[in-house]
Amino acid sequence: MAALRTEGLTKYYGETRGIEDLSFSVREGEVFGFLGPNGAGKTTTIRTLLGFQSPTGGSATVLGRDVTDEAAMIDAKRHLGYVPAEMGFDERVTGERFLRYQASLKGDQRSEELLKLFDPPMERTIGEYSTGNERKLALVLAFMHDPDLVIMDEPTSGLDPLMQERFYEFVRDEQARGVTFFFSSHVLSEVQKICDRVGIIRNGTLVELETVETLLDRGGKHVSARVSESVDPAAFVLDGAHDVEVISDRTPTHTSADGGRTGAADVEDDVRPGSSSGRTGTTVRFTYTGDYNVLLDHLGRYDVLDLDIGDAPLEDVFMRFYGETEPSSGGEERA
Ligand SMILES: Nc1ncnc2c1ncn2[C@@H]1O[C@H](COP(=O)(O)OP(=O)(O)OP(=O)(O)O)[C@@H](O)[C@H]1O
Repeated sequence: MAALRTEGLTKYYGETRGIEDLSFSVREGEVFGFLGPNGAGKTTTIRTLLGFQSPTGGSATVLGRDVTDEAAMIDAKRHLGYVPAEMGFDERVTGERFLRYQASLKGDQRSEELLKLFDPPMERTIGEYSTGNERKLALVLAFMHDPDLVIMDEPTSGLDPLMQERFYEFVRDEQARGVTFFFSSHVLSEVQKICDRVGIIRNGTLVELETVETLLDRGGKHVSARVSESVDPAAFVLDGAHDVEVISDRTPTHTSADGGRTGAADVEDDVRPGSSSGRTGTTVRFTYTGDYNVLLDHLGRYDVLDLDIGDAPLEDVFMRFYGETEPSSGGEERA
């Protein structure tokens, strides 16, 4: 059974489109990342999945329950954890008191362990909490009843890097125990680290649904080759080479494959810093999605001083889906 499934899920706020015709499912035990720019429809999806608002079209189930069935959703919530984007805590109560209140509503199987891990200041009133501390408390609350599925809206926003890492490790451990995750994020490195699959939403519709591995494969490789001779950028207009950049050690000019001057390097006639051989040369950088043998053949024509080939970051893949201009957060009107 899918932990979560949507079929043509649609939500309009009056004339404004929140989401349109979303169909996807999240398997049990999967970590699914939901990506999209501001106003794409992530929060709308999450709030509709939790039954906080009714869809205007399509359907969705969470842990097998129809999200529009109130009684079924109350039952589902015993097995469901939720980390909202904004907590909306009562600022006058202490963390401890709020936790006890939540425990009385939904049970508490593991707050002791979670408090040790995330360590929010429980004796302080929530009004005194920093954003990061609010988020830590939200994580304790989301997991204290040992849910099977956890839905999270930007779970790491406000957490310091150490706490973020602790959270990623926690998610991996929970996944190993069979917990399913569905969460929205802007942070591509975290998606790359912990997600099995990614859905990309833009203007309320799903534009991509893939494993992280496939997305990275499609993103190609970042190639940086330092060669001893000067290079004509046009020579690197190979099938599958994108954004070719040529940086000469001796000429303080970055040249793109279209011959355009794209910026000035801060190096005059010296060997560039980071040059491993001590010899002057030219660095060619590009993203490559073509045949590896063609690339190796081509590089073989040069005297290669240094070579670095690695996965293109998810950011590049993401940018290809979004293009140069991000849609505005103003939303779109029904046609
Ligand atoms: N309560 C509401 N009333 C009217 N329009 C809304 C409401 N909530 C969201 N919208 C609109 O629906 C669209 C999707 O918004 P949503 O908040 O779901 O995006 P998001 O992807 O979560 O964005 P962000 O990353 O900025 O949180 C936007 O155009 C937004 O203006």
